[in-house]
Amino acid sequence: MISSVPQLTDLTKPRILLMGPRRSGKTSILRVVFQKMPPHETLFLESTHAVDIRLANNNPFLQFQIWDFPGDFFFNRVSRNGGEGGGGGRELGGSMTQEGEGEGPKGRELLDEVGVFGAPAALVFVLDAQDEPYHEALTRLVDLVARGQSVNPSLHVVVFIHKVDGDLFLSDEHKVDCQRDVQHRIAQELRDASLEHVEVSCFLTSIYDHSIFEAFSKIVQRLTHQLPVMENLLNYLISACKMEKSFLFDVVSRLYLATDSNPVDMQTYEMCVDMIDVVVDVSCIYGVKYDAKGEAEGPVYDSDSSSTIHLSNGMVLYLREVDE
Ligand SMILES: Nc1nc2c(ncn2[C@@H]2O[C@H](COP(=O)(O)OP(=O)(O)OP(=O)(O)O)[C@@H](O)[C@H]2O)c(=O)[nH]1
Repeated sequence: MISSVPQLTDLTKPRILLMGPRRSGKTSILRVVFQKMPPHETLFLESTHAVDIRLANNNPFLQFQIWDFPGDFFFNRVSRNGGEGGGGGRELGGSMTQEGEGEGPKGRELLDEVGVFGAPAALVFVLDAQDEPYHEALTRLVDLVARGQSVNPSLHVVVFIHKVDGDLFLSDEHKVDCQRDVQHRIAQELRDASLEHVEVSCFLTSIYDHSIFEAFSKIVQRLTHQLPVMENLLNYLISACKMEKSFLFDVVSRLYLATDSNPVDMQTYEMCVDMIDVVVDVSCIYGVKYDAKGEAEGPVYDSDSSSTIHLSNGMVLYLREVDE
């Protein structure tokens, strides 16, 4: 369930701030992950002209705001007390769209660093891997990190090395080389800006496979206070039930909210997502009803060795037995 957010002042929900150059894929990610848009339909998306804020509210553990920034967003030069702030750059951002309403004067607010970073947040910088050289984009990233850190030292910084698909990225080796190169350059730029203490996580992503869901899952987990407890519970579960791996999924978005401490491999994750799709499809045909939030009515247990348990609030627990 994703809806527009009526005001900027809601500090109770953590924020995921999607930033990065124009056409790098920010809106596509939002649409594919949270609004089930088929990836090829993103080809027809128009550029974002004002900050678009949405609320993801699928279940008690998945509640956050997603801010989609225009590629050429600059912080407003007018500071909170009304004077000239240290923002620099053109005054571009500062308006907020609401679904179906466009930018009405009611939605307008000045967006300075405090307005953007002054709450628990993850900065997700989307870098188009097919758009080398990245120099300009990385300079922009470091500028954002510096601004974010000055307001919110616990800001999570994540870089999506995005669009690693198609003919350009056929081999895994090429992807790994690209990631290594970008990480190296980011570290260098951060050192030059005396920001080497900032931890930046990089993910290779594409909307054409599950990588974007895996990466987004990790971000959501970082913003979830209950994560250590959930991980512990899943650890107990797999050891008590002799399971190989367990995930706690949000059915609607297919993001996993927690997993046990065994390593995650992409194939298992993909298999689980496919299985959820099958279970949802079959359940729809054979009588388990789902409401608009994807919640099953009552718990359902499969007798198969790979079991799926529907919990309340649209989450699914996936269990896989250890092969004897
Ligand atoms: N090959 C490939 N193309 C992608 C991917 N993600 C997005 N795109 C394409 O990139 C183009 C730009 O996507 P948008 O989502 O509009 O980019 P944006 O960053 O929101 O752009 P602005 O609003 O201008 O800042 C579209 O044609 C998408 O189809 C991806 O993972 N792989």
